[in-house]
Amino acid sequence: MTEPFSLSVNATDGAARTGVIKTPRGEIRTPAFMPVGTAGTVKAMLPEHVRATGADIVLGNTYHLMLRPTAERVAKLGGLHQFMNWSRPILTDSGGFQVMSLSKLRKLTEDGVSFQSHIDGSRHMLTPERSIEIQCLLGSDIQMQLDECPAIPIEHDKARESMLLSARWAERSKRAFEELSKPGQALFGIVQGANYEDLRRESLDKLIEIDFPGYSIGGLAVGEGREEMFRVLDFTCPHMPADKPRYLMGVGKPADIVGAVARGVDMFDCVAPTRSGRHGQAWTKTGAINIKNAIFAEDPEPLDPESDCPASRDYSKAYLHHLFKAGEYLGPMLLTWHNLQYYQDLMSGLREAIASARLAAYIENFKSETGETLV
Ligand SMILES: CNc1nc2cc3c(=O)[nH]c(N)nc3c(CCN)c2[nH]1
Repeated sequence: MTEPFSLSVNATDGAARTGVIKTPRGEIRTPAFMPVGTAGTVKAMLPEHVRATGADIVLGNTYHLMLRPTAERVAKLGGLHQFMNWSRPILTDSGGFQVMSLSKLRKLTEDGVSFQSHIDGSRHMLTPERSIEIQCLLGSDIQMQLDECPAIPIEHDKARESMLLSARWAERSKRAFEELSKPGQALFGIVQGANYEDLRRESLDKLIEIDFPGYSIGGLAVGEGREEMFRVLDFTCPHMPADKPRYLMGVGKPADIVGAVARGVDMFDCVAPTRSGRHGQAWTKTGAINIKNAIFAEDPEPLDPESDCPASRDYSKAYLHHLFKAGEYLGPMLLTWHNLQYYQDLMSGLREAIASARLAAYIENFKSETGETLV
């Protein structure tokens, strides 16, 4: 019998929770960080090394994969897990956010969003139904409704209009999902409402009415700043079902994640560790450094000598500095690997701190070691 999708919370510490999401393809320890594998690859990483960092789940993107190589071709080749050689859970985003941030000549209507591919200019249409069809063709374990993510600031009535559209798309996404999905797969509703408490509440009430096995918090990490993001979490998380996963989309820097975990968020995804790794930024226990800085040119120490991760332990900063200066592929590969390990160590540290009811001490230590204020 396929394990149904479920979250079991093992411990709480204030608003924070730690637990396990069971899926047919494996368990996800929460709080969880999901490396972004947009076009069917976590850039510059072998899947076995992504797993070695401790990742239980990776993220894929409907927008990119529908354009290239197309969802139909991935399905013909056995689905995304087989295609990218990752047998564990995959979460896919629904495409709306990427259409608005990447495509050209977009037209948003009640039915969906039509757009021109940023790759070859071909025209496409994403509706709630088509997005679910694509995510099912990919074989995604955790799927997202099609939604609209407005910018912040936005006037209240425009934010409500957008939130109500996303709520209607939530309904349509669920109906399509019920038709097309396989047992054990899950569809998350996405809470919108910008930074308005009444709209966030109205969005959540509508989604709970429709009923989902998990809820994403959308519409944040769009330039509102950490303090405003935390303020929205403060009035949104407490009203989210306590027994279902809460996924804060697109977040974030380490300090964002620490603050959001303390407010009750369970799942995260962000391009920060991979994208910044490719450009020479490395996170360390005492904060972020840029390896291209001349001060590292003769630094014989690795990024983290105590780490189990080869990228963190077996290569000097001088060597990494050289690789980036020389434009060698190995530079971005090693720094990506190191950053993903740093993020997974952060998540396991948070999980252990919550399990032993010492999250406050963990956060104080994080603040003093990194110099982060966490607002
Ligand atoms: C980087 N900041 C950020 N904010 C997001 C909001 C949404 C959002 O409101 N909806 C959806 N579907 N995705 C979002 C994403 C993409 C997550 N991989 C976001 N990323």
